[in-house]
Amino acid sequence: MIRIIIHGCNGKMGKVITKLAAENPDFKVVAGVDKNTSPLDFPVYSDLKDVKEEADVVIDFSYHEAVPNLVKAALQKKLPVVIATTGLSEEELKVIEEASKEIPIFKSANMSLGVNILINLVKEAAKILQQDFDIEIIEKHHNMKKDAPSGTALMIADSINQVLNDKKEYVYGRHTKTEQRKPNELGIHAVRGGTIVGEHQVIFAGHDEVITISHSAQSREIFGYGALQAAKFIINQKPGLYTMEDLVKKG
Ligand SMILES: NC(=O)c1ccc[n+]([C@@H]2O[C@H](COP(=O)([O-])OP(=O)(O)OC[C@H]3O[C@@H](n4cnc5c(N)ncnc54)[C@H](O)[C@@H]3O)[C@@H](O)[C@H]2O)c1
Ligand SMILES: O=C(O)C1=N[C@H](C(=O)O)CCC1
Repeated sequence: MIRIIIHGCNGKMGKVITKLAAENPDFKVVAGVDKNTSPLDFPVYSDLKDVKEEADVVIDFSYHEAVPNLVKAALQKKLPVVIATTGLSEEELKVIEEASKEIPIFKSANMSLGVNILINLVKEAAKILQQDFDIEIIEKHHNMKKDAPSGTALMIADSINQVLNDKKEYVYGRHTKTEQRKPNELGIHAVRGGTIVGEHQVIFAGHDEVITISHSAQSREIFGYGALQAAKFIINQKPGLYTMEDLVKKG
């Protein structure tokens, strides 16, 4: 049985992880951490360093500013971490990278299998269509989401740039632009409203034709399920920074 600490346990995703773990005998939530310490069926702390329970892994769905402190405490406790939180700054990413030299860390802005398949399809399309098609990404999320654009949209954009030798320059929205789109631009646009779980469309627009590759999340459980799979994977790894690609490769 894998013993989990949920960082961000009182949030929307924290509650999804709690439910999925309760339904699966392979997992047990032994404690939670959240700045909101409302009681749950396990002890809830305001800081990982104060957690007394023994655990195998921390799963984090919280807020970007909380991540460096989480990682430092995980380092002290020598605990593997699954980081799903998005909106991380360059500095926060550096803290994660440094810590991954000493503990195994799994990080993905999207824990669903589907988005990771979409990324493979988008990379292939970008290679084939790079000369004649403009690429734009539209993402849509619920009205409670704090970061924009989504971590997933940025991950998709980075994967396009990876296969196109960094030739794309990201343009976030166009309201300040009064000039024609340049071929090397990659537009990224965020929509927020209602209870949309998460939608990503990658548009390849050519002369008189458009190809759209899209993913629609229909529940938060797909992210929760992926995070539990990531937890199972990361507890057996050496120190390092792992992604969904490593998990998918393993099969
Ligand atoms: N990678 C993925 O697949 C995926 C999927 C869904 C959400 N997310 C990301 O996960 C994060 C959380 O999403 P959510 O919808 O559960 O948000 P939420 O706002 O419902 O929950 C966040 C929780 O973190 C807690 N928190 C905030 N600051 C904290 C701090 N300093 N220390 C401890 N706890 C703190 C909040 O009190 C809250 O309970 C967001 O960054 C979101 O983008 C990622
Ligand atoms: O609900 C959210 O917040 C989500 N955030 C991730 C992102 O920023 O890409 C993944 C989808 C849900």
